[in-house]
Parts: sequence; C-alpha cells; structure tokens
Amino acid sequence: MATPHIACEPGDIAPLVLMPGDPKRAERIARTRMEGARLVSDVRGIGAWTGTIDGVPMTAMASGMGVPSLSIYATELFTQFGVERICRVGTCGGISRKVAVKDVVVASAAHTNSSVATIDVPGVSLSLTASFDMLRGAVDAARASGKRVHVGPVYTSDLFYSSRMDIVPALDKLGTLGVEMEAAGLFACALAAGKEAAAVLTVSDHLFDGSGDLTSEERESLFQDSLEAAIGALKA
Ligand SMILES: O=P(O)(O)O[C@H]1O[C@H](CO)[C@@H](O)[C@H]1O
Ligand SMILES: O=c1cc[nH]c(=O)[nH]1
Repeated sequence: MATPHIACEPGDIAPLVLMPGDPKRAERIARTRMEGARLVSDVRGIGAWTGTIDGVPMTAMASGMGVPSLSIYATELFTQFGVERICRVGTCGGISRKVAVKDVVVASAAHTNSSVATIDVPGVSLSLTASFDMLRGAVDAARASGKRVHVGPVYTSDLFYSSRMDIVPALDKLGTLGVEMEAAGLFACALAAGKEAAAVLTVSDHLFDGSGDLTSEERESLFQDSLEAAIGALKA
C-alpha cells in the first residue's frame, strides 16, 4: 500500500535502506554499487532504488534536507514498509580540528537543537544514539579499508545558515566532530519505531578552515568510503 510520500508496495522496499540527503546521491549509489537496481518510487523526485549489494537486498532512498523531511521518509519506511535498518550516507561540516575534509565520521550520537529530542517525553531531552551493532559494523568496515575514520557525537542543526555560530567552540570543546542536519531525526525515528539506525558522514567542509571545502559536484560524488562503511553497518 502506497503512503503519501512513497508510491510502491511494501515488498518493493528492502529491509535495509541506505539514506543520503541528496536524491542524486541515492541514484548514483544505485547505478554504481547495486545489482539489478530498479526505481520503485519517485514521489517528489525522491527516488527509491531497490536491488542487491554484495548479494544482500537493499534500497537507496534520499531523505531530503533537514529533520522534518527525513522524519517523513524514515517514519513511513519503518512503520509501513517493514524496514528494519536505515543508515544515513551523508555529508557534514567539520567542527573538531581532528577531522579533515574527505575524512569519514561515524556518528555515535547526535546533539540537536531540533524538537525531536524533547517532544516525546515532556521535561526530558532524549539521548539520540546510533544502534550499537550498526555503529560497530560501520567502524569495522571503515577501519578495514584503511581510511581515516572518526567516531563520536555530531551536531544536528535545524539551520544550515545559523546566526549562532558562537556556539560552535562550545560544541568543539565537548568533542563534537561535525555538523549536519538529519542524524538526530533519524535516531529519534528509529527509537520511536523500535528499529535501528546509524549515520556515516563524509566531511565536506570545515567550519574553522574553508580552504579545502568540497564543491557541490564533489559533495554528490565523493562518498565512496562512507558508502562502504554504511553498507557494513546495514550488514552487521
Ligand atoms: O549531504 P547531505 O546528506 O544532504 O547532508 C548535509 O548536506 C545538506 C546541507 O547542504 C544537509 O542535508 C546536511 O545534513
Ligand atoms: O549541514 C551541513 C552539512 C555540511 N556542511 C555543513 O557545514 N553543514
């Protein structure tokens, strides 16, 4: 049965989902890393591609940008399409000076200014964390490839263009690796549905040094290391 935002039958979506923010990245994952990929839904230009990766059925489908957009797709996938695990394959801006552009960041948790952390249980700010098994799978896969990988908390911001850049040094001091816009929402949707999620991010720019920032074309295409770690997370 189709939902308002996904026009296919539950059997058209695999239990394991790779979820970039960018629909073009989802299509690129399908065309370059999937076997037998077929487009099963394309509502609002958010293509859902289902095929196999290393013999395992998987779907690649974008979240769009921000927690509100991601939460629509993640909730429908978890609650209506039998999805068990979603791994975000995203980009982030570096906050910690330990991370460099093109490095892989595996989010163990996500701090956020989004209401997803506080809306469900009044008076409580929820801990929004990755699934332990998926986290371990992502880190093992990333380390096996010999690439630079960092594991730790990220900051999920509701705003890309924020007037509060003054908070970044405090986040840095608390060990926050980078900033992006969806991980906390994904972890919250998984919690609510009793399912699992993780987030693997390519560092696309650095808040304290913009000299090596990726171009929009590179943001779309330079995600190979993150993708392999995300596949490791889904298969763990
Ligand atoms: O590259 P994606 O996965 O979209 O992730 C990051 O890029 C977008 C902002 O440019 C936001 O969605 C942010 O989270
Ligand atoms: O949200 C994001 C994503 C990538 N880079 C940033 O600086 N912010």
